[in-house]
Amino acid sequence: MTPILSVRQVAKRYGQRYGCREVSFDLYPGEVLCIVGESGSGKSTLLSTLAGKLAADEGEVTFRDVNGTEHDLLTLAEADRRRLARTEWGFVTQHARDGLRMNVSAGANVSERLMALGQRHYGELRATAGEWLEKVEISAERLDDRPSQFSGGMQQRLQIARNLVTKPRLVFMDEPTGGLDVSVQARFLDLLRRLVHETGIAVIMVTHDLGVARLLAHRTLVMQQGRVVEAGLTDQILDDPQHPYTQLLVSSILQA
Ligand SMILES: Nc1ncnc2c1ncn2[C@@H]1O[C@H](COP(=O)(O)OP(=O)(O)OP(=O)(O)O)[C@@H](O)[C@H]1O
Repeated sequence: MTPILSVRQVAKRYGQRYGCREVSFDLYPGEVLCIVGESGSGKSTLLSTLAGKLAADEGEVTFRDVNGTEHDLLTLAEADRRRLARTEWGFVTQHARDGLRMNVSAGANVSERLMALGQRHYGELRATAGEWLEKVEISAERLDDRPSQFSGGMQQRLQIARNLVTKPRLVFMDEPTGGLDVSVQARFLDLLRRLVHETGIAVIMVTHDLGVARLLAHRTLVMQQGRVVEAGLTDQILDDPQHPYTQLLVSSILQA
C-alpha cells in the first residue's frame, strides 16, 4: 500500500528556536496516528505544519490525492492547498467555536463544505445535513438551531459532521476531546472510533491523553522538546515503552 502522507525531516522554527524538528513518518489510508507529549513538546506546531497552516522551514511532506497524484505540501501554491483542504482534508480544532461558524445554523455549518464543492440543490443539501446530524447523534430537528444553542459535546460532534460530510481522506485533529467533560469524552470517542472505521479516513490527532491514543490510534508518535523520541504501534508503545520519557508518561497515567 502507498502512504497517503510521507513526512521527511520536517522542522518548524520560531525565530532561532525549533517548535518541532527532524520529524519523519508515513501515514497510510485508513490509519489513525496520534501525536502525544507534554505541553510545549511541539505537537500542535507539527500538526499545523503538516496541515499547511504554518510554513515549514525544513523537510518534505508529500500528499497523494485520490487520483494518486503527489503534491509537495511545503511548496504547494496557496490556491492548490485550499482546494485540497476543501476536497481531501478536514481539520478539527480543540474548541468547536474555532472550527464552526457560530452565527449560522447547524445545517448551514454542515452544508457549507458541500456548497464549496459546488452542490447547490437546497433540498439535497438539507437532507444530507440532516443525515449527518443524525450520524453524530444530534436530532435532525436541530438543523435550524445555532451551535451556540448546543452543549460542548454536541458542538464537537457538529464539527465532526461538518468535516466528514465531504468524505475527506485525511483529517487533522487538534485535541478534539480536550474541552469535554470526562463523561462526554467517552461517548464522543466511541462515536469517533465508529465513524473513522466506517469512513476509512486517515487521521492525525494531537492529544495529551494516552487513553485517547489507546482507544483510537493504530500508531503513536511520542514528542519531547520538538523531537519524536519514540514511534510505533500504540499497544507496543503503551505496554512496553522504550524511551525514558515515554516510560514517564505511561507511568504517570498508571499512577493517576
Ligand atoms: N507562535 C509561537 N511563537 C513562538 N513560539 C511558539 C509559538 N507557538 C509555539 N511556540 C513554542 O514552540 C514549542 C512547541 O509548542 P506547541 O504549542 O507546538 O506544543 P504542544 O505540544 O502543542 O503544547 P500544548 O499541548 O500546550 O498545546 C513551545 O516551546 C512553544 O513555546
